[in-house]
Amino acid sequence: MADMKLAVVGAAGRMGQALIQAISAIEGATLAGAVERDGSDAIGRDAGEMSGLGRNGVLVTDDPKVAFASADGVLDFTAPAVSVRFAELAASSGLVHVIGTTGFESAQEEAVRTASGRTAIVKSGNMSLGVNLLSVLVKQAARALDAADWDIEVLEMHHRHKVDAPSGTAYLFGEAAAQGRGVDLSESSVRVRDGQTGPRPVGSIGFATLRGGSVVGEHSVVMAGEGEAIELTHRALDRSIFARGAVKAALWARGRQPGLYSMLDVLGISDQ
Ligand SMILES: NC(=O)C1=CN([C@@H]2O[C@H](COP(=O)(O)OP(=O)(O)OC[C@H]3O[C@@H](n4cnc5c(N)ncnc54)[C@H](OP(=O)(O)O)[C@@H]3O)[C@@H](O)[C@H]2O)C=CC1
Ligand SMILES: O=C(O)C1=N[C@H](C(=O)O)C[C@H](O)C1
Repeated sequence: MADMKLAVVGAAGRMGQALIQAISAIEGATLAGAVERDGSDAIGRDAGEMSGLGRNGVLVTDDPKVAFASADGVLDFTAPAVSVRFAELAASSGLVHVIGTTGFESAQEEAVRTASGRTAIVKSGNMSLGVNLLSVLVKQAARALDAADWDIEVLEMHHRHKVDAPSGTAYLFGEAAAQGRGVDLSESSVRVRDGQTGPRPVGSIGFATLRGGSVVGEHSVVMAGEGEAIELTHRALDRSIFARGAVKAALWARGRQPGLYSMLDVLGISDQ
């Protein structure tokens, strides 16, 4: 089969550059286009050179239609409103859309779901193998531990540039814990604490957010009982883990039926 041609949107971003590097390293994938926002300094630059690879002849454009015209799939780590627009465009062109963007409002989630009626979309708050495997373990542990006796807290730390909180990964772990307990996360989560909060509500799933420096991404799910605590931790040491996962997701989704898929689907990891 011919290589899958991929367009990277948000090409000059931290993940955009990691994606361009991953595409060049993974067999079966080729960079077909690189898109940045209108007015970006990156427009017209060579995408390979910009990503530290040396020239590859793909020039960064602000016109997604041009970049998508020769692509089979789109890799998108940008911002929620931007990803919603690209979901519409990718669906109308029949392109696989891999969305790593985090921080969606529920109406934006719904717009992505609607677009997935027309093309295959893989969307995940974390594209790494390690986080997705850990989410299965979190779900199992939450199922095994009685919510009346065990408190669940999700801690995360990221670099100072991150604009959304809690992280997409923190929600992914919170959702896994909620599913393990058979509860609705939106009804049991405590996302912020400040001042006279009163005692911890029994059965709640708490979130705590740290920001600083260049931390790529650290997450711990703490399960605290009387006299003992369990911590399940993932540390991202390099953005290449997310980028490789995204390219793998695009290759997996090629030729699939329209639908909204997760990295658990891509990796074939059961979350039962
Ligand atoms: N699911 C996962 O595994 C991971 C998800 N993420 C998520 O990915 C997203 C991006 O993260 P990161 O790379 O660190 O952020 P960056 O800000 O470094 O990159 C985002 C890029 O998108 C560009 N952009 C903005 N608007 C448009 C547009 N209309 N068209 C094309 N490009 C546009 C930005 O340009 P400009 O700066 O000029 O506005 C920027 O270059 C975040 O939501 C983050 O949480 C990150 C890592 C892993
Ligand atoms: O913004 C980031 O950098 C990251 N975002 C994702 C998230 O919100 O969980 C994934 C990863 O942790 C890095």
